[in-house]
Amino acid sequence: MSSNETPRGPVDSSRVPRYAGPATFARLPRLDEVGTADVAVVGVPFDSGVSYRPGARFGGNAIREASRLLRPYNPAQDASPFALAQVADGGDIAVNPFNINEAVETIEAAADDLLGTGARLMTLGGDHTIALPLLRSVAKKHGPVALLHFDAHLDTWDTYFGAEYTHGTPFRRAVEEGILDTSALSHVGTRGPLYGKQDLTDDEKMGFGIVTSADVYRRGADEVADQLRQRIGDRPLYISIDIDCLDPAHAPGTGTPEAGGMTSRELLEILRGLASCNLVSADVVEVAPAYDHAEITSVAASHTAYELTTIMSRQIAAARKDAEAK
Ligand SMILES: N=C(N)NCCCC(=O)O
Ligand SMILES: [Zn+2]
Ligand SMILES: [Zn+2]
Repeated sequence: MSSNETPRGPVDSSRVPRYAGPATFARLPRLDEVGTADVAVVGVPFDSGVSYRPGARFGGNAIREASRLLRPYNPAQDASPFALAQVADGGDIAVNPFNINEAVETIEAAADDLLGTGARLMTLGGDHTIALPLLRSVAKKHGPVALLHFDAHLDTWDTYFGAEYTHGTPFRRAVEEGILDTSALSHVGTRGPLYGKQDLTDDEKMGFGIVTSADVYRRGADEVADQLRQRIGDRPLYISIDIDCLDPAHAPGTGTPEAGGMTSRELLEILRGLASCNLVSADVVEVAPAYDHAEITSVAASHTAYELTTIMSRQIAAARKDAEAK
């Protein structure tokens, strides 16, 4: 979208009932209807990398369905994200469910194409395996990026059954490949049993800091966001959100649930506290609708993607304004 064009926004829910018609994220136009977008919301229906309950391949469409109720003005960030920038739904990346290596390559190539148009990505998973090819693509464009990883799990394990590409291993691979800025890596929401203490020492050696879910509860969302913001500074930032960072009460529909997690309010508040960070792309993964009830998980995921999209739209609009002033 050029600076003098008005973005095409969502279908007006006061004219067309919000439950009518096929679902796109937030009832936004499809990418092929607008040509190019500042933020492309894209689904990755892939869950061949999971170690326990499958079903995250249906996550993207469940989030789109739940997102029908999102409204165009975000009071928490005082912004109308779909008016500030063109946000559009780029549909799904068609990945091979029978060949993980090929799927990882396909995701990277599709992300390259979308980022090459100038769009930022708001990816809806899929299992956490997909973060690796997305990070590869983002790093080709921006260099090694800061990573904020919301998850019950570390996802820096080495291999499962000898497989390198799984939903428990994307961030170890990313560190090995040099695509992360190891001075600004954080897990948030970490909890639950590990294989051994070594998991933590390995993770620390890779450069990660940990904010556990209990830390969030004790210190509060604002203080946690302040600390994260200081660590990230103005580095290009990628945010990867495994919905199992939330307590199973807030996100039952996921493959590897762990008790004692964050509330959806805490997650949304931390994200809002990061609004000034240079968010270059993001994902929300691990929504497995078969284990969900009353769309609890997909509603939480849709609001999470909405906050992330709002952050990106605000930055795009601010950058455009700056460029015009020059
Ligand atoms: N990325 C997610 N959701 N889970 C990783 C858990 C890996 C394990 O089974 O130990
Ligand atoms: Zn997880
Ligand atoms: Zn994960």
